[in-house]
Parts: sequence; structure tokens; C-alpha cells
Amino acid sequence: MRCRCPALKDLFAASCPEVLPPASVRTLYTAQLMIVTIDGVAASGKSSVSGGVARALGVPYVSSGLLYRAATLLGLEAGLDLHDAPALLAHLQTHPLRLEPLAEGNRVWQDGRELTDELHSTRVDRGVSVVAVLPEVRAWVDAQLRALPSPFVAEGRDMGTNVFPRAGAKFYLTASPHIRAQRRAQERPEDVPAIEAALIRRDELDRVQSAPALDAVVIDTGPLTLDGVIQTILAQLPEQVTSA
Ligand SMILES: Nc1ncnc2c1ncn2[C@@H]1O[C@H](COP(=O)(O)OP(=O)(O)OP(=O)(O)O)[C@@H](O)[C@H]1O
Ligand SMILES: Nc1ccn([C@@H]2O[C@H](COP(=O)(O)O)[C@@H](O)[C@H]2O)c(=O)n1
Repeated sequence: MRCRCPALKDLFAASCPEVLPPASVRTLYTAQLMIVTIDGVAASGKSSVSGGVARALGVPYVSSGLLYRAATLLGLEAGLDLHDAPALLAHLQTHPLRLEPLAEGNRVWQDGRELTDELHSTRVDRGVSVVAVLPEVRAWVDAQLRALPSPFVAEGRDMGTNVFPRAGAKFYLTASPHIRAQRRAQERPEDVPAIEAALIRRDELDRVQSAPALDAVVIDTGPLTLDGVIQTILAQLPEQVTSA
């Protein structure tokens, strides 16, 4: 439910001054100001860049995509219909996932089992966009992200638009499908044309939640090195983020 107060209409009712005392609302605003969001299309460099920015700032980064991927993996392993939101959510509640947002790379755990290495498989790539459009799953991911203590760098598709609309700095990464596929081919067994076709399909399926925030700085990573993208972002961070 959206807040009815005009000044807070982009925040959720849980942070509305009709519900919370003003000091708590101020705390929520301040906490978001120390978050950097890095959104973008598939394989545009979000997690590599977020890791580099986070390490430079000495803060963790948070990969929202890994939570969608982990939900997908658990659904596939349990033989669930990935369109069936109630069944998926019930499964996630009985098999709770834990995101460990380390600066050197995020890890995902389910009880004592680490799922991280299985989350970038081709079968998860194929199923994840189906799971990610389910509003119930999106609310489940968003709640976990909003519960994390700032400062941190958050990467995904809707970090700057929906999850942290008051973030202190917002970036959006793009690159042509061909360049992204060439980069990804270094990490996957498939050839460039197959990867490119899959990326274009995933971009299309993710289109709704992937629109850049109006106040995001859009960076075409195509002509830049990884370090070039990281330095471009670090050079544009406001003081409240760099001194957090
Ligand atoms: N500017 C760059 N120059 C060269 N290679 C890059 C650049 N940015 C990212 N890469 C490489 O591209 C690949 C994809 O990057 P990364 O996994 O960070 O993207 P992503 O947006 O997080 O992907 P996904 O959306 O699938 O999670 C990695 O091999 C990474 O090292
Ligand atoms: N904020 C987000 C993040 C991710 N998704 C969905 O998860 C998929 C995997 O994400 P990657 O960042 O690892 O590519 C992605 O294709 C989306 O379907 C999302 O919807 N919102």
C-alpha cells in the first residue's frame, strides 16, 4: 500500500508519519541516503562494478538478483510450477534463504547449504524472469533488502526506482547485447550468439522492472573497462555516501 502523504508518496505506508513517529521517518530517510544503487540490464556489469565500488567505499554490496535466482533454483529443485506464487512462497517460508552481502562477493545459504555456485546456471537464467514477475516474490525480496542496515551498494533492476527511491546516488548500466554476450562468453560454455539471444530474451522479460530511475546516471559500459566504470561512479558520489 502506498503512503497517502504527498511528501512521502514514493515510500511505503510502513514509513508514513501517520504510522511512525517523525524521528523514525527521519531515520529511514537518512538510512537510504547512504545507499548507492546500481541497476542495469542483464550482464551489464552490475555485480562486478558494485563489488568494486563497495570495496573502494569499505561497505558491503547487495545483489538482489541472487535472491531471485535462489528462489528460482529452490522452485526448480522442488519441481514446482514457477508461475505458482503461493506454492513458491510456501516453499521459501519452509526453506528460508539467507543472503550474505560481502564486499568480495555475495553468498546465498539455505540452512547449512551454500547455493551461490549454482545460481548462475543456464537453467536458472532461463527460469528466473518468470519468478521475478510474481508480485509476491518481489515483495519477499524487497522486504529482505529493506531490512539490511545501510550503508551499502545495492544492485539489480529496481533498486533506484522501487526498493530505495531515496538512495543517495543512483546509476544505471547498459551495453549492447553483443558486447555483453562477448563478456559473458568468458564465463559460460555457450557460444556468443546463443548467449546474446538469451540476454535479449531476458532483457525483454525483465523490461517492466528494469526502467532506469529518472534521477539515475546512465553509463554505457561498452567502451569502458571494468575499472573505468568503477572510477566513473566513484567520481560522482556525494559526500554523505563517501563519508558514511
Ligand atoms: N566494463 C567492463 N569491461 C569488461 N568486462 C566487463 C565490464 N563490466 C563487466 N565485465 C565482465 O562482464 C561479465 C558480466 O559482468 P557481471 O556478472 O558483473 O554482470 P551483471 O550485470 O551482474 O550480470 P547478471 O545480470 O547476469 O547478474 C563479467 O565477466 C565481468 O567481468
Ligand atoms: N532487482 C531485480 C534483480 C533481479 N531481477 C530478476 O532476477 C534475474 C537475475 O538477476 P541478475 O541481476 O543476476 O541478472 C533478472 O533477470 C530479473 O529477472 C529482478 O527482477 N529485479
